[in-house]
Amino acid sequence: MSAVCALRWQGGALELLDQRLLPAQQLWLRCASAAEVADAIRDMVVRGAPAIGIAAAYGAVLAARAAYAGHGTGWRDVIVADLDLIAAARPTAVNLAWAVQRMAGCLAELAGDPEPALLAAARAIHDQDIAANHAMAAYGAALIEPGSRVLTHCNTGALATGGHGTALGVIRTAHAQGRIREVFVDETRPWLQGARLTAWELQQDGIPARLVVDGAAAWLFARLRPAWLIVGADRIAANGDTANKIGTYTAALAARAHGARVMVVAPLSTFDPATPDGSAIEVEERPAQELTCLAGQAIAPAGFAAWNPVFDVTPADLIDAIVCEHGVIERPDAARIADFLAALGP
Ligand SMILES: CSC[C@@H](O)[C@@H](O)C(=O)COP(=O)(O)O
Repeated sequence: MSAVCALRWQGGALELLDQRLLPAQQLWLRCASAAEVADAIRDMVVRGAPAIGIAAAYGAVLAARAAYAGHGTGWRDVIVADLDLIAAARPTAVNLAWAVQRMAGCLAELAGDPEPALLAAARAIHDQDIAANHAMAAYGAALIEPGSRVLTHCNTGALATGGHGTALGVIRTAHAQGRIREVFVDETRPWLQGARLTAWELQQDGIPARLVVDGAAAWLFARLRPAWLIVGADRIAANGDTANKIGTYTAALAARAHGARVMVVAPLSTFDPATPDGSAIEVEERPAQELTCLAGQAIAPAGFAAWNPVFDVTPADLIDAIVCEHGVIERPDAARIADFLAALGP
C-alpha cells in the first residue's frame, strides 16, 4: 500500500496535494467550493482520470452545502449548474463525467438537506476506487513473468487515483511478488508526470527504476527488452481504442515492433461503451505555452506556434490486455468487451 495520497476530505472541505509542485514541495490546497474544485482540476492541481472523478464527487458535496444554505427552493438547480461546471473542467477522462453523473443521480433521489447523502456517495466512490485498484493490481500482476522489465508512461499511481494506482498499482503488486526486475519511467512531456510523480512514488516504495526520455521508447524495447508496456487510461471506447497520456500510442507501436506486450489498466469507470471507437473521443488540447516553456523558462523562440494535444488514442489492435477490477480482457475488441461487460450484469 502506498503512503502517498492525492486528496482527502478534511474539516468539511476537499484538500488536494498540489501535484504541480511535486516532488520539490508537498503543499496541500484547500477547496471549499465547487468552483475551486473545477479550477483545481483544470489547472492540474489534481490530475489522473480516477482522481479527478473523486475530486468531482467531493466538489458536488461543496456545491450542495452552498446551494442548500443560500438559494431557497432553487437549490437543486444551483447544484446541477455547479456539477456542469465541474464536468466541463477537462474533456478526455470519462471518469469525471461518470462521477458527476453518479452524484447527479444520487441528488435526484433526495429531499431535504442533500449534503450528508452526497458526502456518503462521494466517500463510496473514493473507497470503491481504492478497492478496484487492488483488484486490478492482482489481475495485472499475474500476467507478468517473474524478473521482468517493464515500461510505464505518465503517472498512474496513488497520485492519480484513490490510492495504490492502476498501471502503477499493477507494478507495485508485481514488484512485491518478485515479478519486476526494473521499471522504466517515461518522463512524459510536457508536464513530466513520469519524472516528477511516478519516479517519486517508485522511489518511496524502493522499486528499482530508471527514467527515460519519451523518445527513447523504440530504442529501449530494442536494447533492454522490457516485456511489457503498462499504462492507464482516460477513456476506453466500446471497441477498446484507448485514450491516455500523449506518447502512449508511440510507446505501444514501439512495443509491438519489438515483440513486447501492451497492458492497459483501468477501472470500469474509465470504460465508455457509448463511444464506439477512438475517433469519437475528444482529445484535450492545452496552451502552446505548456510546450514552449519549461519551469518558467522559454525553450522555443518567442511566439513560436505549437500543437499540444495532451492525450492520444492507441488503437485496440495494439493492446494485448485490458485489466479492470473484474478481470482481464485479452486482445480487446468490440465483441470481447461487450461480452465481458454483459457478463457483469446491469
Ligand atoms: C490512473 S491514471 C490514467 C490516466 O489518467 C493517466 O495515464 C493520464 O493520462 C493522466 O493525464 P493527466 O493529464 O496527468 O491528468
